[in-house]
Amino acid sequence: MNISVLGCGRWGSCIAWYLDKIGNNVISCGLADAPEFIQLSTTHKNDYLTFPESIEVTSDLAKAVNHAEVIVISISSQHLRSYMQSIAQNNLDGKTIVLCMKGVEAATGQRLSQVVGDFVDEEKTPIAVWVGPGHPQDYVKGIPNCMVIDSKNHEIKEKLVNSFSSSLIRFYVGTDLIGSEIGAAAKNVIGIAAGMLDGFGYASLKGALMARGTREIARLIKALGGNEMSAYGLCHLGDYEATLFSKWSHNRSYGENYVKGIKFEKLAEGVMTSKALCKLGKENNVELPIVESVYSVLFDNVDPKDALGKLFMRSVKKEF
Ligand SMILES: NC(=O)C1=CN([C@@H]2O[C@H](COP(=O)(O)OP(=O)(O)OC[C@H]3O[C@@H](n4cnc5c(N)ncnc54)[C@H](OP(=O)(O)O)[C@@H]3O)[C@@H](O)[C@H]2O)C=CC1
Ligand SMILES: O=C(CO)COP(=O)(O)O
Repeated sequence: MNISVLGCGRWGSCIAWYLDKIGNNVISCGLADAPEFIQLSTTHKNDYLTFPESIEVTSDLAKAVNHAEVIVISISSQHLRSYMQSIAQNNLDGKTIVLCMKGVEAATGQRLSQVVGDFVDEEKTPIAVWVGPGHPQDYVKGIPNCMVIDSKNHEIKEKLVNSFSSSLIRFYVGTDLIGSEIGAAAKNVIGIAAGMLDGFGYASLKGALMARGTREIARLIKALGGNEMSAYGLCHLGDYEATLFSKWSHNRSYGENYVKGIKFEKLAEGVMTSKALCKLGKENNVELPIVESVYSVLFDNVDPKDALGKLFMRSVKKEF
């Protein structure tokens, strides 16, 4: 299949590497002035992997879009809308857009497939999401994992799952686009909370964080019209090891560095997603104590230990 991967950072480059490895004809496209693009286009390598010669690296967006039957996008979520303005200047009819990103637009509370839906006719340009656990550092070593592809379009998600499955990634067909997207985005916020616990030396609290984090995200997914069980699926709980426990996780590292007073410079999607989820929680009358605590620390300057103390002083609740 002819595939273009737009965005050549940590995850976009890994997706391009993977799709080439399983036999596709792949173009990797980045912004001409992005450090990740400059490194990849000049050396065919980055901090995570080496591209085979078969992957073409370009900053020519029109060329990348025209090449592709499937367009994969993997950039920072808050920039998706502005990037779509450029992508949509090309004819997208007959192409499938696959989002390999985890976030919710903070300004609108829209899921990422909804953002793309503002630019395309989904009858002609179906949209899918590809989420779940995995870091390039593990995939390039051949360590397998399971992921999920979801879409409103049944035919497309089954086709993608069948085409992209291999011994390295076992894909499942998602059945709840709302849950898959919200669950994937929300695990980054819970990941920041986990990092804060690590920073305090409270790693033993991460089991409780997993139990209560999934509950509140399940409530939100249900209120938004999704299936609450998705919070216990690959998009969310299934991604906790990669985020709440992994040394590779940017979100966990962000939280740990934050409480230690160190600035973490790499992309941690959970920061802006905490804002978006608080908005969705308010609009839908869903209590999100952990997400709101993370938000209060990051945006309202609340001391992280005070935020944790407040969580413990909440009124007594039933567990389920
Ligand atoms: N298992 C999984 O499903 C994983 C998913 N992810 C997700 O992938 C997405 C990307 O993360 P990651 O690769 O770590 O991030 P990176 O920061 O490594 O890469 C993002 C890339 O997008 C580029 N970019 C930013 N803004 C724009 C724009 N407006 N137009 C075009 N390109 C832009 C960046 O360029 P510049 O540097 O110039 O800003 C950078 O090259 C995130 O949503 C993340 O959650 C990440 C890891 C694993
Ligand atoms: O989504 C990911 C793992 O599945 C990557 O998470 P981090 O951004 O926290 O590294």
